[in-house]
Amino acid sequence: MTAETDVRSTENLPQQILDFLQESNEFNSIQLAQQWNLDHQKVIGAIKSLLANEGVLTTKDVTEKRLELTNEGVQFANEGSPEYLVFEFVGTDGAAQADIQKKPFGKIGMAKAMQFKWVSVDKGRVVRQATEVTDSTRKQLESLRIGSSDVSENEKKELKKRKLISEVNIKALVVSKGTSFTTSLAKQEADLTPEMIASGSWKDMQFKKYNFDSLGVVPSSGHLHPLMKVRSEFRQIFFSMGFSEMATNRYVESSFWNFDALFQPQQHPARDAHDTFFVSDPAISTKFPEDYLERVKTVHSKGGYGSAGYNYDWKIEEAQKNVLRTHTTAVSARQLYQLAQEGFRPSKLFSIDRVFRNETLDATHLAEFHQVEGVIAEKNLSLAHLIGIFTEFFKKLGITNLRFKPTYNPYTEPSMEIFAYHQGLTKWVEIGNSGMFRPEMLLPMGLPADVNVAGYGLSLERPTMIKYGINNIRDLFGSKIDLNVVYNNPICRLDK
Ligand SMILES: N[C@@H](Cc1ccccc1)C(=O)O
Repeated sequence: MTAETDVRSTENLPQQILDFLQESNEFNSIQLAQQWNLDHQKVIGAIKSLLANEGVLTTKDVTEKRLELTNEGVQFANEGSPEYLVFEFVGTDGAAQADIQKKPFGKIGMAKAMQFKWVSVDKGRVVRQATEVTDSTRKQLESLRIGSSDVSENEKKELKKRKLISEVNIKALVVSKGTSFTTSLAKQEADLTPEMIASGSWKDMQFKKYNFDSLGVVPSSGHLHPLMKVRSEFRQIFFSMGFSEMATNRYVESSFWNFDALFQPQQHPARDAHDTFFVSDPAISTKFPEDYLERVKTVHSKGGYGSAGYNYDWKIEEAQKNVLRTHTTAVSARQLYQLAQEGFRPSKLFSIDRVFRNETLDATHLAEFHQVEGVIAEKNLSLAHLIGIFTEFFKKLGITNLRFKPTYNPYTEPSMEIFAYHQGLTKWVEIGNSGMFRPEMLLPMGLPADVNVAGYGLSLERPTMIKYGINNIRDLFGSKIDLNVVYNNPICRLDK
């Protein structure tokens, strides 16, 4: 096991390879790696870098079989074979067979040590039969590990049978001199500099080829934007309460789903261009479920389902107008309609995504923000359940001091705003809006009359500002965001 090893430094490996090839005319990358005691991949890397110089090398792909130690083989090479460990354990005094069996090496070790006649058993006691033994299994494994050839074919066969080594195929290169072989390569420039361009010297220079296969530098750690961080917390809370996520993949929505389906009259001030962004291209949507559209039209203009309606002339043109969705309740409306079509089943749904409002921008208002929306559809559901859900939901967020205030939404009755006490600001702040969806909205969809649906909407930005002590919403969202907020906030760091 005293094979000569020539430990090369990997510095300037390409040059060393050229010099070696000058003498030897041809070599196999695996054999060279073994001879120089280098990682094979390093040698391959150096050869590949030389291939960037046309004609210097010729290479041929070959597949070589090589013996590698299995995990168990590595363990035996490091710690000794089980049979040897048994022999050692037995010692000159002998040992109880039961004690040996308890050892991790006991079972296999006993069998082998008996087979080799190193030990024998007499009435449950194991004694040495040989005075001195050599752990040749370990020696052979150690030899094979460093690629030495002093292990016989029979020994290899035995090691394979014991699953201590296995044959693996390794892709190697047979390298010979190319048509323009040289040992003195022109220096290759990595960068084209302004000076080279100005002097024209670039014309005589050789440039390094781009290596499109090289991997990028691994960043030391990643960062989550505070908003995304809080979003993932909200998602986890919803999941832990048994909610499933709704698909929110559209920002452009028809007025029909954003307003009409939600029993929001066409003259409602929220539909004004001062509050809503209308989309000019495509300006209208035309595909709606026909029967449902008729029922929505009727309930708005004439009433029905126990409601007097709004008693006005409902116009399809108004419903067709495309808008940037003003709330994620448009997503909920589509989903509830879908649920009615599929046949009602109790459901808890949520969505978190962007919404858009034509607001005057200030420290707490942006024209786009995120909404966190929850919907619960179930029989015999009341406002009391909704309050219960909030108490649980906000407890998970760390907010326990809640107050509720009656409010008005065209699509819910009763409706309530949710307030939380903000310690820092020493006041109650509104954190969301909610309610029980109206029959005028649910029944035209085809949901059964005894099904109640509770819903709520929160802003994602507000709780994030409260949690992270951010005073201006523009520090949190939009083009002016200071990345240092993200980098320096330890809560945003995603350690590896
Ligand atoms: N859509 C409401 C929130 C809400 C959702 C569901 C039911 C009731 C209210 C808003 O934007 O404020």
